[in-house]
Amino acid sequence: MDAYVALEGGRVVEARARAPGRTRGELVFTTAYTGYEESLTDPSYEEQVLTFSYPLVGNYGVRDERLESERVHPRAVVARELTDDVAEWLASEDVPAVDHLDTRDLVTSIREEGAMKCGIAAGEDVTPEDALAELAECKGMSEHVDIGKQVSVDAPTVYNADGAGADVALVDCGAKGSIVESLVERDATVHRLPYDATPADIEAVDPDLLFISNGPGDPKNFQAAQSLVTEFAGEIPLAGICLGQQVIADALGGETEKMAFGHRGVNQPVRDLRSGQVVMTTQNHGYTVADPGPLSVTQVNVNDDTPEGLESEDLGVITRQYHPEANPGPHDTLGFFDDVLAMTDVGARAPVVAD
Ligand SMILES: NC(=O)CC[C@H](N)C(=O)O
Repeated sequence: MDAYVALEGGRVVEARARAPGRTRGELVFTTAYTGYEESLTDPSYEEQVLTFSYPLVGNYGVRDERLESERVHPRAVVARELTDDVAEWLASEDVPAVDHLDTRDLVTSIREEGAMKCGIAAGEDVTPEDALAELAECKGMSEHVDIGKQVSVDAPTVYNADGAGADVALVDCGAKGSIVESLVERDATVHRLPYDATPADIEAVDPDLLFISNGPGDPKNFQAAQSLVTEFAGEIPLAGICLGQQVIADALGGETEKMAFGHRGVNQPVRDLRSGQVVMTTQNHGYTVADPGPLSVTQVNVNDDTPEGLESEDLGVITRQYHPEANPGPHDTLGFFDDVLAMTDVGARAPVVAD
């Protein structure tokens, strides 16, 4: 064996190196059995080490058009078996990867003990001590206080400038490409702004909708975005996905907290409390809203009752904890984008999906 995974508490697991390197991060797992390219390029995984519970990852190759951002975000990847396609991609991105270990045992440990710090050493001549040395340097997620800077655009970027639909100010806290696409498909003009955009930056755009994106880490580390919510709530309709829901709830007087091991997968059941309907959703989060403040909980997770949708008609707010836009799906909840655009004066436009 030429790789080691050191777990918080000191246990070291042997593995096979598939992409070399040494690194550290918060060890989490996803139960997704499809969408590995999308997960690996989801900026919300920044500073984490992603374990796939599904035993074979990479069986349909790697295609650029499926990527959610310009690079791989988890610091390392752990799986039972990685195909050569994925291993070579991760090696080319300098992201260490390991396989041939008992991921069922690893996932059970994370479920019992919670998401934990880990250190990884993979490649020729590495030792268990190398992995332990990485573990010793590992920070907790909430300690990455400026994580937004690592994942956001540096300067404003405009998509579909001539769109006939709403002008959306998308605060990029680590936004997935699919969020931009879902808005552009509805002919919105998307003004993608850095995570630390100021109220003056928003006023310069004069948007019909303020949209806080998904993103990595602790929502309390996105104070600039929280200030925008406080400043514009009640004046501009507000929408948020995942970290966006957490930032909006926290800013409006609610509270967020860390979950034990979070929700990561593509078949998380969500119940809409008004219709009683249950839909399947894609999720990736380790924090949750503990107190929604002035917002009403409109959707809950069927497994643990955590809030999946928050709304306020008075303030003009609709948020989701899951990822309605997630590719390759399920797409049961894409109507979220129509609902948030319907809050604007311009209104929603029927989606046009490019070939
Ligand atoms: N996908 C996301 O936006 C994740 C939100 C937040 N970083 C969490 O882990 O809960």
